[in-house]
Amino acid sequence: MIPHVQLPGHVAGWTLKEKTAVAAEMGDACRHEGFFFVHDHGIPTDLIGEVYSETQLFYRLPVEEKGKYEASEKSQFLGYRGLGREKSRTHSGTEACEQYRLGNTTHELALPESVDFYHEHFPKSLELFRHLTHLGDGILAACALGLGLEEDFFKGYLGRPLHRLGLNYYGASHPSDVGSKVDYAMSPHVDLSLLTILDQDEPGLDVRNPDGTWQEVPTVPGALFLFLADYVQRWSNGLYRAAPHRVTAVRCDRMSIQYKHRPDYGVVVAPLDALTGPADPPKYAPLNTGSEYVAVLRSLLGR
Ligand SMILES: O=C(O)CCC(=O)C(=O)O
Ligand SMILES: [Fe+2]
Repeated sequence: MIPHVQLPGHVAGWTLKEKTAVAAEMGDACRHEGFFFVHDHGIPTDLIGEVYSETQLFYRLPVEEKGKYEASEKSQFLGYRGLGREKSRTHSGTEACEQYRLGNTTHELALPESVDFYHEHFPKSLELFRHLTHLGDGILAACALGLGLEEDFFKGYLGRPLHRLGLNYYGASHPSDVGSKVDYAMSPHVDLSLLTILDQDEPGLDVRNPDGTWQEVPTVPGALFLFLADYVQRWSNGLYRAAPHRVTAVRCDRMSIQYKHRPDYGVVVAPLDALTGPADPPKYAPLNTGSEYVAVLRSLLGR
């Protein structure tokens, strides 16, 4: 069973009282599953439809046109990852989908000549990105409250946040396991983010339950799917669970939108003193959101 959480409408209007209520509503799911549907988020459904439309238009472009936007270290990994471009973290093949990333850049790394260039096909996606950034901030404030911290606890780590919006396309004609024998289109992983907010136009996403079994995530009209990721699990010393997930081999064309709510470049994430002690020693090593992110992206996209 996937938990369902009612939100009090669009995040722009949430008071401390409402954030506290959200923290209470989602607390069990954060501690146990690490994933849940959110309802009444107030983000217009039409906008999500428009994002799918512009995503589809982009993926229909000729390969050489899409290739102009190729994601690389020079683009701070914004842009296009063609079929067969992203290596799997778990097998010797590549992920069986095309991907695109929009988002912010950091001055800590070489800047792309024009960020707008990477965003030019996606005006509606950028609009959605802004809504999801606010929703991510609201959910994170609720997470802080749920962990017994101040609502602004994480704010100091999100001054110039490197949030990402991913737009994935899994074609029914794409091999399910480019160069490998596995039966999924995206290998099991935990996201390198605080939390991820996802929408899919067709089922295909699986999440791993605390008992190790996998369950399919259905499409629920009007609801968004939310899961916690590495940084929240690490900061909370495992009090809140990061949800491993994967995408199964698709039977029909499928698109997904995943928004990854991330801190600044170069933040060190380690179990918080307030949540560790002699009885609860740190379960996770410190992780740097700059160098480790770049290292992972380099290994996934390296030639
Ligand atoms: O396509 C999906 O549903 C999930 C994609 C995903 O997990 C990711 O891009 O991190
Ligand atoms: Fe993911």
